Amino acid sequence: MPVPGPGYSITVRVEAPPSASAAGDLASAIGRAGGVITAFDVVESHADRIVVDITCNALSADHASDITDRLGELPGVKVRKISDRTFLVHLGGKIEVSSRVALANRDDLSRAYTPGVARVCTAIAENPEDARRLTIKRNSVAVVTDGSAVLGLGNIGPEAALPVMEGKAALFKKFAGVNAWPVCLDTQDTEEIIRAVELIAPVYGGINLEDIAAPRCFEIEARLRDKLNIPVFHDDQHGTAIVVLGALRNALRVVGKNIEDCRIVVCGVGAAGSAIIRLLQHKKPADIIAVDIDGIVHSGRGDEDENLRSIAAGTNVDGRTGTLSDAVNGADVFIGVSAPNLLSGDDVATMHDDAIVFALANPDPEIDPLEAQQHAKVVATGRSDYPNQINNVLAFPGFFRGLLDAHAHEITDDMMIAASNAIADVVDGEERVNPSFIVPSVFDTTVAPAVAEAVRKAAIAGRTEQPSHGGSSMPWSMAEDLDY
Ligand SMILES: NC(=O)c1ccc[n+]([C@@H]2O[C@H](COP(=O)([O-])OP(=O)(O)OC[C@H]3O[C@@H](n4cnc5c(N)ncnc54)[C@H](O)[C@@H]3O)[C@@H](O)[C@H]2O)c1
Ligand SMILES: O=C(O)C[C@H](O)C(=O)O
Repeated sequence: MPVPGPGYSITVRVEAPPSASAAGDLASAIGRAGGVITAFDVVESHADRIVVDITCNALSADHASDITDRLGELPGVKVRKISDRTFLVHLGGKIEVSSRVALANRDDLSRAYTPGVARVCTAIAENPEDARRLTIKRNSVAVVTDGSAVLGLGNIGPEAALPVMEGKAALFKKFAGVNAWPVCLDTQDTEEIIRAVELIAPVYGGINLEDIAAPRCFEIEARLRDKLNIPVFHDDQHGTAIVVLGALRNALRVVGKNIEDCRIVVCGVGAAGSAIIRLLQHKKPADIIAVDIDGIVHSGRGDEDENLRSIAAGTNVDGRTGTLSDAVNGADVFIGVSAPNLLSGDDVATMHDDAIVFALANPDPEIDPLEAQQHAKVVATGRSDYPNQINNVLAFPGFFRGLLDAHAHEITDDMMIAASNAIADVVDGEERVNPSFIVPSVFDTTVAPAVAEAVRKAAIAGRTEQPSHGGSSMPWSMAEDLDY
């Protein structure tokens, strides 16, 4: 059952009679309309009227307008203004650039800008590696999208994708001190996207691909990894897989099962599902059954898509065929990254004892978590209004912090597994794991540093050559770590 939430929060400014019952009448009208009041402020008081700002949560934009209509119907009440608080937050965008250096006088200017800056440019021209130490490159990530697979909204284009990318950039900064910048490309052509990212790469220490549709996203990521000497990460794939793997480790602990004994159904074999399957394979479950819109993925299906063929080859050891219901019958774990309302309570009832259900489709999961809960021992969703919220924000800020700190040039599966263990470890321990607590809160500020440290260590451990400072013409004392 959806509940009114802050995503549909409005502030309504109304004029009302100055009677003793006015506040109660307004509040009751909102309550009757199903809204939830979160603030009530009298902003003006006159002999003949009061002016009140009422803030309340609604279920949807239509519900919000229904609530304001009900207020307007009260005797003597006039609705003056309605503000949608979500839109208010977005006015003028959510992020900005600020200077890290003083620019108060000519002296400052001569060092931060011309003529002083020329010596720094020359140093970098002589030794391009110095760009990491003397520019924003060291702490900057491009959040790159073509706007083709944005949230559950689909192909809405680059401008419409920008609020999501700004949001990601804000989260990068908040949780890991990383300066991320949205790069929304006005093309959905694979070659153009690859070339565009190649051309902007000099500015950044890492590339975070975001909301680029499958299967194009797989080729773009693979080819950029080959071409660039900075790490390239597709958040929808790997961010999701890292968090899911960590959550699954703790869920299995709750139910007392070993992954080697478990049959895992992954519903959705797009960006998220494919990456989840590939990371899960490192943990050697008894079997993985992949299911997409055409049913169980198996080698006899004749899929032409290269990704699906490779998933078919590495999963479904018994060559099962059929529907999602056939797949979940007798399975230990269901992981959904597909579409809303595909799984029924009856399906979950056919799963093995102490079933685990991760219904992660956003905004509406594969099954209502309350229904799943009746038959499963552990349930997780992508939603913020239910325990065990699985969201990439647990992974990507810390992951890039670790990559940037290690001056990593590539991303390995070892780093991703280390990150997923770090997320699980934040919860696991001191007997804190339970069916409603398998992943840390998205606001747990210890997660990003733990993930960063795990990734940094994995990057250094996997390195064949140590980074060299060779050729730098920069004074050595300046070359060492800076705080962000
Ligand atoms: N909670 C999270 O952290 C999180 C992270 C990533 C993705 N997601 C959600 O997972 C879903 C998939 O994301 P994606 O980026 O992988 O999308 P995608 O478009 O790349 O893949 C979607 C997959 O779902 C399958 N599918 C669609 N309808 C289906 C049906 N009726 N039955 C079975 N399979 C069906 C498709 O065949 C495809 O394999 C979205 O709802 C997204 O919001 C959630
Ligand atoms: O990126 C997110 O935070 C959400 C997730 O990737 C989704 O597609 O629903």
